[in-house]
Amino acid sequence: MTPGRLEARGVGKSYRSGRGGTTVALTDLSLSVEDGAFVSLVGPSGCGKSTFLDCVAGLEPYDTGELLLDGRPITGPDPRTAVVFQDPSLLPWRSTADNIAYGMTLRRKGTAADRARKTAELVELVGLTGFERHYPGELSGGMRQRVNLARALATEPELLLMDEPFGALDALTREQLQVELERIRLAGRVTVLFVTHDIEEAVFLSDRVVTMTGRPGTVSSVFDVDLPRPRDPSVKRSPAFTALEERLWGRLHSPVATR
Ligand SMILES: Nc1ncnc2c1ncn2[C@@H]1O[C@H](COP(=O)(O)OP(=O)(O)OP(=O)(O)O)[C@@H](O)[C@H]1O
Repeated sequence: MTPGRLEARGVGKSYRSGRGGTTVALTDLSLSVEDGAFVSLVGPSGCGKSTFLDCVAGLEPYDTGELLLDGRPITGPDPRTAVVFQDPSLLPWRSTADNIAYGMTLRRKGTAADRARKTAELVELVGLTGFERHYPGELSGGMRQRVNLARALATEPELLLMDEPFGALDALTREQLQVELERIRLAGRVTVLFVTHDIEEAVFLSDRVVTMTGRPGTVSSVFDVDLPRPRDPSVKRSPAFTALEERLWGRLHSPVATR
């Protein structure tokens, strides 16, 4: 995987509501995510995090500003980008292996043998060895999200967009998946933009955490996370970690951030 570089310059986005009104979701949002970086977006509910991610994914058009992936404007869904949502929405009639391979098959990536080899590698990478032939209904929520992650990685994206991917999981599974994502990313080098409500999760995973204001959302501040990698959950109890968490919490609860 070659990591991609994302650049947002003054992005604005409004929705038209059913009753003829307009909701301004984003205003003048600028940020850059350099090749191979892991950047999290945190902010109050409804501030436009998912909207921004959808615009970057090319799933929603934006009204103003520029969104560039490797210097080229994002005008729609792009094969260089993969998205992981909170709901894995796997194909229920396909096994773990077939769900993972599905995107590769659709895009006719490599030969059938190449795809089988890649699928086996990914099954191992996300810790699902032994569950290759299980169907989604036979997997736990955490396992389904692992399949979802492997499915996204199978397309060898430059940019991985993750919208609250672990939000529906219990605390223990969530932590396990955070550790796995840290490991997977270090093994594969992909640029990640990650949306979460969870400050601890954002600090644990990120090189940088970007806080957003209340709606209409824009960047309120950027925090560098200088904790060494690979990170182990025990880092969450370190003074450097908790100090950063507190600064972020303070920022998100300041009058400017909530507006
Ligand atoms: N498809 C849509 N049509 C109309 N309005 C929308 C649409 N999607 C989002 N909005 C509005 O845009 C604003 C931003 O929503 P968005 O889901 O991006 O926020 P968020 O920060 O991801 O929220 P949360 O943290 O609660 O998931 C909200 O006011 C929401 O009502």
